[in-house]
Amino acid sequence: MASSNKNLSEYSDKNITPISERKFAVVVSEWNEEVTEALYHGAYSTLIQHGAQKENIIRKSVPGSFELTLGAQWMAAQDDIDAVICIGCVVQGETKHFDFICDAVAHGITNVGLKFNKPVIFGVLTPNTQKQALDRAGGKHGNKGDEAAITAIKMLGF
Ligand SMILES: Nc1c(NC[C@H](O)[C@H](O)[C@H](O)CO)[nH]c(=O)[nH]c1=O
Ligand SMILES: CC(=O)[C@@H](O)COP(=O)(O)O
Repeated sequence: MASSNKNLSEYSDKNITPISERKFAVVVSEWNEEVTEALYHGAYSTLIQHGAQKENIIRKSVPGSFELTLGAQWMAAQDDIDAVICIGCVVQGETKHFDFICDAVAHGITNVGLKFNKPVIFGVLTPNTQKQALDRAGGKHGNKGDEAAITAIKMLGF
């Protein structure tokens, strides 16, 4: 279902598990900082809202979304981290660079989760325009950071 038909901040409360003792890493890309900061705050506030402790939310920054995979791996390798949330925004430009980054990050993040057998969440926007990104970072389509946090929580209740 396209985001235009589903608000990213709306979700069912099924499989919401207690997370007060859980530890989360949130890896945030610095590219498109206005968007990624909004996504981070959505994810952070959603984790807190559902009972996470501030000291159990570990934020790490990486230069761009392409580096999210390695950042996620470094955090997932830590035994005390229960889930990793990757936050990024890759905006279509004039060249095929967009395609390569998006493909690499999607596959890379997937593989980290499989390698370390823990939730590693793809909280990466891949819009065509800056407006589409802002619409999904707290705008009319909600906040993908909220969605990423809830996804991590639900996976921990699997
Ligand atoms: N154009 C965007 C990038 N590009 C940078 C790459 O992610 C990477 O840091 C670089 O290729 C060096 O490895 N990154 C984004 O997150 N968003 C973009 O729109
Ligand atoms: C996704 C990107 O790296 C992109 O923003 C770079 O822009 P361009 O393809 O015009 O070089």
